[in-house]
Amino acid sequence: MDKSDEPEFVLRTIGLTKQYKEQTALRDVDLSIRKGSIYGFIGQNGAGKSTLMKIVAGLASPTSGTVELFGKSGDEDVVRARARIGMTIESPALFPYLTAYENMEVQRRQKGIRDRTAIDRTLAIVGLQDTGRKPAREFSLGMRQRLDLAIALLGEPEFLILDEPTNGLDPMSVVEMRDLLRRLNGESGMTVLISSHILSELHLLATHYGIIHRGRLLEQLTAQELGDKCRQHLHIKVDDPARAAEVLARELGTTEFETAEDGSIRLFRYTEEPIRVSSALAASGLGIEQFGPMGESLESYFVRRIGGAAPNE
Ligand SMILES: Nc1ncnc2c1ncn2[C@@H]1O[C@H](COP(=O)(O)OP(=O)(O)OP(=O)(O)O)[C@@H](O)[C@H]1O
Repeated sequence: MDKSDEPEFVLRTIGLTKQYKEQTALRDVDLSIRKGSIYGFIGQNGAGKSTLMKIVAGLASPTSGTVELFGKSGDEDVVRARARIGMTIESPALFPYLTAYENMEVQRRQKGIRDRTAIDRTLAIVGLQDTGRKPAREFSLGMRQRLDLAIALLGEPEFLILDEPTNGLDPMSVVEMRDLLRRLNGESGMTVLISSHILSELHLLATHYGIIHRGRLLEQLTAQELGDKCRQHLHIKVDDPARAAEVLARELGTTEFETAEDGSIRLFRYTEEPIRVSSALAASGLGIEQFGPMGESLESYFVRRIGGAAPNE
């Protein structure tokens, strides 16, 4: 296929809904994952992340709505397109008495991959090349997660789907997993969909985020947009925003601010010297209606966005 014909999105879901008897796991979800991105899929336990991933992987079928993979949505095309995906959702249980290599060999045969050298190559990518005769049952949790990842990477997928790969890992292993995924994405342009219930765990990794709560996709945003929203600033509301802008530029020598449609100003400088700002505004005769520090942690943004609700369990 000509490069220019390649679709912009690796995955799109349109109006995806999944109803289990009593439980609506997904409600009208329109999600889109751009080629080459690392999409962080954030939601509390039970929010619907695994359900969406299972539907994409063909392990569950939607009640209604469409899945479009690599630009194709016909049933047969989607089945064919799934061969281009690697995933760790409901990943096959590892055989506890087999080594990393032997576990990979089982999967290689199952996937019909001819090239035996793919095993050593893939084990090296995840750093498990030197585990020798050690059976999987003696692996640490981090090693097991990496073996799951190696299995997903067999066959060099273009799109990798990982369901909570850092769940239960210690902070060091989380960092290692992050570096590994960043490398895979950077070196081969592999698109990654990764779920987590901890937003800050995906920070520094994800290029895009989707926030899901009680089956609804509340928001999709880029890492840059999220960073902007959480950026520390002074929130200023005065009776004459245009004149306040002049004061900031003239008296305080800064243009690092934005004026919103409602006239409120986000000033990104002087967050440590608020009194200098309020004094300059007041000295120019401006009436100050609101004034204060703003900006929040990623985690508090997430909690606020989902309305501080309890997990959907
Ligand atoms: N096979 C099933 N039968 C009935 N209900 C289900 C089934 N699978 C999931 N659910 C329900 O659907 C909702 C979404 O579950 P899902 O596993 O997709 O959430 P999640 O965001 O992946 O959470 P977790 O991280 O806990 O797996 C939950 O309320 C769950 O109880």
